[in-house]
Amino acid sequence: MTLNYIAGEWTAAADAVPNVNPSDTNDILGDYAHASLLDTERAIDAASRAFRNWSRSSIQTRHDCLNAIATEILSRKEELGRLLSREEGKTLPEGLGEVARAGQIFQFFAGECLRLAGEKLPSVRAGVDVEITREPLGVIGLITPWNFPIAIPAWKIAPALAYGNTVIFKPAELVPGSAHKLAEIIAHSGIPSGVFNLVMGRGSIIGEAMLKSSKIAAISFTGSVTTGKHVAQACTASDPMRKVQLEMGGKNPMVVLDDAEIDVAVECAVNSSFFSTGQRCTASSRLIVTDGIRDAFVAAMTKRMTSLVVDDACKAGTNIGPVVDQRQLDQDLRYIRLGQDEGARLVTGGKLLKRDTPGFYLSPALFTEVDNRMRIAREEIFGPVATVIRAKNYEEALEIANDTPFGLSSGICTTSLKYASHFKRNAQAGMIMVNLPTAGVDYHVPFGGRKGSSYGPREQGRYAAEFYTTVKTSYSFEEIA
Ligand SMILES: NC(=O)C1=CN([C@@H]2O[C@H](COP(=O)(O)OP(=O)(O)OC[C@H]3O[C@@H](n4cnc5c(N)ncnc54)[C@H](OP(=O)(O)O)[C@@H]3O)[C@@H](O)[C@H]2O)C=CC1
Ligand SMILES: O=C(O)CCC(=O)C(=O)O
Repeated sequence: MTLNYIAGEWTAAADAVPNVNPSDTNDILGDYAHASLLDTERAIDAASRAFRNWSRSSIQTRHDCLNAIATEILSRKEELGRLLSREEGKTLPEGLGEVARAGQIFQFFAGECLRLAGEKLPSVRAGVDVEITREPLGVIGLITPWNFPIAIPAWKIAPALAYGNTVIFKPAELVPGSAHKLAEIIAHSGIPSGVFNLVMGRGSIIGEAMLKSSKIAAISFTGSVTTGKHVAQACTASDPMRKVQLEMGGKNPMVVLDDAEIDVAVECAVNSSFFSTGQRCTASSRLIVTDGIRDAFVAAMTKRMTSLVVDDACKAGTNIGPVVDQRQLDQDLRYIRLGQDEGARLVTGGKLLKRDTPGFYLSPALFTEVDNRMRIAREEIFGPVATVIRAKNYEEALEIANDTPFGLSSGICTTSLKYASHFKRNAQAGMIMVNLPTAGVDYHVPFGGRKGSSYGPREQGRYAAEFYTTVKTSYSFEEIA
């Protein structure tokens, strides 16, 4: 059985659950410890005690730890990528890509340790100096989802540590394997005891304990809107209120205009809607297509979709792995039935598939005759299900694209500079993609959205400092000779 990592020790837990491969439910990756309330409290205490020294450690020390983590992740990419694909179900190239991204994120934040800067300014008062500095917050609770088992933890853990905070990391229950490996790597990077703690198990137990603890200064969360709102309420209801950062769902549009290169549009749509089994908050599930290209686009999409191989995530040649588990598969199937009940036309896919091994295989689904008011066009499905929505022209397409409770990512396929520029200025989302998939972002620039998708400061890149530090303004008076 694997263990939790608390106060610098690998700690046994009373409970453990099997980690099941969604490509082959007979394949159990191992039994993973479930932390108890007491374990969680011990981890929080340890992180709290470790904060004083870590927050005062030299930036060289922090750089060296993060750099060691990055180097080891990158050197073990094959092993970690295979494990990730086995436990989450994204294809092996996607798994390997995600591990590389995690390594690069640690590399980036190792560099950020050395680039921490403040400002020294003149005051409006004679003889007074003003300094603006950034300080760490304290213990940070990190609650992560299952769909990016190593990259999302990396983009929360790395900045938290880089800026001098200590960490309680609670991964999603479905993907403890990648979290455990990451913790092993962090544990022997030179990070002092208590600075980083891994507590695996249920959100309803560990997550709740983190939300209740007054020793946790801030929570960074990625997951569903429902849980996100609950996290935010708990953070603002506590005394004192705690800082909170939420990354939640998306219902991301991809506009395809008459003048688009059809091959580019189809590849962007297939990638956005179906890769990683549609289980990305940046996935596009609303393809908003103008009248002149609509029929050709649907025909080309349908043809391209029949060539997509849905199979075991680790098999060579697989384009789309399984859905992550039975619960998510049931949700996908419920929405597919709902779409039909709402009057949309299922052009292709949406069927359970049998493969050599028992797994959660679903063929990618494409709906047409979709109205943007339908529930399948408004609610996040989080599966390989895309809808095609007609628009008369660019103006109407933009209006439909913005007509959503979410605002994470928004894409357009066009050869027109005029429309591309207008879309970049007027699409209501945190990330805009022109002739690119809505998903698949760089690791060194801000990530996040608007409206129901995100709350609080951005993640990733230099902007991560806004969440993981607090700003101090110091005034000093020196008598002028
Ligand atoms: N925006 C995104 O990136 C993601 C969106 N989703 C959306 O959410 C839906 C459901 O997925 P699900 O995994 O259940 O998402 P959740 O929001 O429930 O899970 C995200 C994280 O929050 C934890 N959590 C759950 N309950 C609590 C709680 N009361 N207090 C603190 N933490 C808690 C989970 O723990 P645990 O799972 O271990 O119990 C997990 O680590 C998906 O179908 C999809 O629509 C899901 C994942 C990512
Ligand atoms: O699209 C990406 O690269 C990142 C997506 C993501 O972070 C998510 O789905 O939670």
